[in-house]
Amino acid sequence: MLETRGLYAGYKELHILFDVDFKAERNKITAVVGPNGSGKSTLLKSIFGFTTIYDGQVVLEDRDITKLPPHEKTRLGIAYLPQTDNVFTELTVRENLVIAGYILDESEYQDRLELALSVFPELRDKMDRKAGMLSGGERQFLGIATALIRKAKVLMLDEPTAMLSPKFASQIFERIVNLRDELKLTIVLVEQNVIKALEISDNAFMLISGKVAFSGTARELLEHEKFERFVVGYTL
Ligand SMILES: Nc1ncnc2c1ncn2[C@@H]1O[C@H](COP(=O)(O)OP(=O)(O)OP(=O)(O)O)[C@@H](O)[C@H]1O
Repeated sequence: MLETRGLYAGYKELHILFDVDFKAERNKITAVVGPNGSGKSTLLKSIFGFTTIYDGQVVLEDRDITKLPPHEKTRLGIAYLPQTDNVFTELTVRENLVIAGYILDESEYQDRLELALSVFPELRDKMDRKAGMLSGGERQFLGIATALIRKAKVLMLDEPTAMLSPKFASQIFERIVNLRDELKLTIVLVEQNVIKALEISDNAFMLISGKVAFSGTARELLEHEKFERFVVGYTL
């Protein structure tokens, strides 16, 4: 389980998150929803080590990892895929995958590559294409594939369907479900597409102005009597 306990974080003197208790259970999809600017991305960045943490803890399987730098968190199996810039656009698909596996020996790399390509078979015939020439959806596939090569156990996805057509967005949602069910990954999903995200998620957190306004199951949030107001007006 990945958790934050009483987390206060932000950017230097700009405080964004206040007393956030967050939990991503193993082998579950946890949605993080909330209005623009409520701190969803900041939560992911704080877990990964890209913000200033004023107080509180980031905990992975009961180990305090608050102060570990991002590369150490990667080694522990946490992957953070930002909304953009999650692949090297000037490099080919193959080169992106090779770089992700640079610490693996050849046979381990081949095994991980096969696994990643079995989840995202559409990358197979695009191996020599520059990542920058892929469609937005394919680029997301590649980003997640590189995380699989790095042996990620926890995937933190920041708006993976942003700017995608509805067709590609539903493909991404389907693959996220596969990653949970077939590879048993733990997934944290920040999404603007709230209803779709909640439909595939097990648990949900809503942030408003940097504070947890709701935590429970995704179904509880979807069926909440104030859900319309949550989503439309984001008021409690
Ligand atoms: N690198 C940064 N430096 C300073 N302030 C930042 C930085 N990144 C984000 N912020 C500020 O932190 C606040 C929360 O932003 P954040 O991106 O976490 O919100 P969000 O809920 O993910 O929003 P959105 O849904 O629009 O992506 C915003 O006021 C934003 O301007």
